[in-house]
Amino acid sequence: MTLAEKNQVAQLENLLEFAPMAVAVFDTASTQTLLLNNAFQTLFGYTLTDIPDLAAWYDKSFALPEASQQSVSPRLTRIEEGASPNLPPFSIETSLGSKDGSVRQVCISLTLFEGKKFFYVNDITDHLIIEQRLQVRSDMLEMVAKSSSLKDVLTVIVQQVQRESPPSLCSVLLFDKQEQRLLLGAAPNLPGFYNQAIHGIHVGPNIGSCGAAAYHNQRVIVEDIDTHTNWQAFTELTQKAGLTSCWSDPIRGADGTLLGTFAIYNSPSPTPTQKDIEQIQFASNLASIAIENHNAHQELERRAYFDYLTGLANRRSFFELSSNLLKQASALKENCALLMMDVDHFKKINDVHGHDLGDLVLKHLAKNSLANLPEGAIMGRIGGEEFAILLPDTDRVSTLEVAESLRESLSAEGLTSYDNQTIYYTVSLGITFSFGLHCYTDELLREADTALYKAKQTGRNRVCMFNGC
Ligand SMILES: Nc1nc2c(ncn2[C@@H]2O[C@H](COP(=O)(O)OP(=O)(O)OP(=O)(O)O)[C@@H](O)[C@H]2O)c(=O)[nH]1
Repeated sequence: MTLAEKNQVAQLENLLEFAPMAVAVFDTASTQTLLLNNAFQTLFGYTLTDIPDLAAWYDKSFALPEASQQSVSPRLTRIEEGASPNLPPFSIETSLGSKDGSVRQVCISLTLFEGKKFFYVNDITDHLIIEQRLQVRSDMLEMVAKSSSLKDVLTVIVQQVQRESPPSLCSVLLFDKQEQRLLLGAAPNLPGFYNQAIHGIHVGPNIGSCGAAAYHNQRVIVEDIDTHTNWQAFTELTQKAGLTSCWSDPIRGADGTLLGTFAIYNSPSPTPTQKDIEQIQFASNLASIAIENHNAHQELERRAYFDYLTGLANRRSFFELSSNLLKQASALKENCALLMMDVDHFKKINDVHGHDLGDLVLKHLAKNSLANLPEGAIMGRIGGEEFAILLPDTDRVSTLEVAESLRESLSAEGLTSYDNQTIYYTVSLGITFSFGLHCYTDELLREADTALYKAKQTGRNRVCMFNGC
């Protein structure tokens, strides 16, 4: 080799050594490794000592469940066979394992040149992740638009994060504000017994990673579950489930309120990197859209059927429920009673104590009446301060007893106002019966209303029956 040729080879080696793409060069005859360039060593962590020849590289990098020898080797053999100095290199996409156990998605191409095999490895992991995330985002939005179940939508998000960083396992827990608990949203790959045990855990400063993340409304990183105090109470459970680490991020709504938590268990790196944080944020943001949409939907449904102030059935749903009950009762020839209840001098209560206290009276009446009604009774708010109650399968005596006990308990109890005063109020009731006949709700309501009018006319704070009952 002339000096000029030697210089050319050295220049070529230098070019390959510092090329931005990972390059591995093997001797075709001996299969010995000639070069693993800088980019290759940085990407996979392997040096010449780890990969002395082609077989060692295949063993180390291709022995993944995702890229088993069976599927990749024949394709590599094919590209080796097809490779020629005269043909453009053709490539395959696959997963390759790194020395630290992480998995990279790559595009490999091969050229043969002067008795050497040149493998060019292009790392497309980040590119694929972005593509997958865009796909997941659009799938998720489509599912939300089609009103898929919240569990299904959250499962799509969880599976994307798990796909991005094997062998991690993820869960979404939903915040139950009233009970201050976390309920299972989606955790498709965590063991069933673990999910069962976690469903309903309390929110608290030292409760696992999720209970604590929800309590502090900030990310909680537990690198070693076995030794962390937050997890002491769950050691038996986490060991049985094979869980070693858990990062949990609060999922917040657009206005910052807590909606739930997103947890990543057994992440490949013990502490989250910037990329991991971006990943958690991506998942939390998508989960937040899904949960907020679900909550808004439920709230709309609730408003369609229930009275916003008292939580009782509203006029429309009282009519629906009572019509069904009246139909069933007439088929069985059972007697139903319909009661109308109205707060006495409610205008005066509002005028003297204010509208807010008036509202409090209505809530108090609803809550206490429900507690005193027999099983199977239906109660609804059908007007401002007017309530209707349907008692199935009843008779005159027991209905009177129910009505009198409602009237007495409400007037006796009184309620505590915002400024700690005890306010007393009374109610009047009118009653009518279906006598096992086929009756419509509105006709029974008219009769009960007539009886109620009589109760008002004859002094209020009393119960009256419709004529002939
Ligand atoms: N605080 C409050 N008041 C309401 C609500 N809906 C209706 N009202 C009030 O209820 C009052 C009903 O007054 P009236 O129909 O004159 O009856 P009343 O004062 O109870 O008198 P009697 O029924 O004859 O004993 C009105 O002042 C309404 O403004 C509500 O949701 N909250």
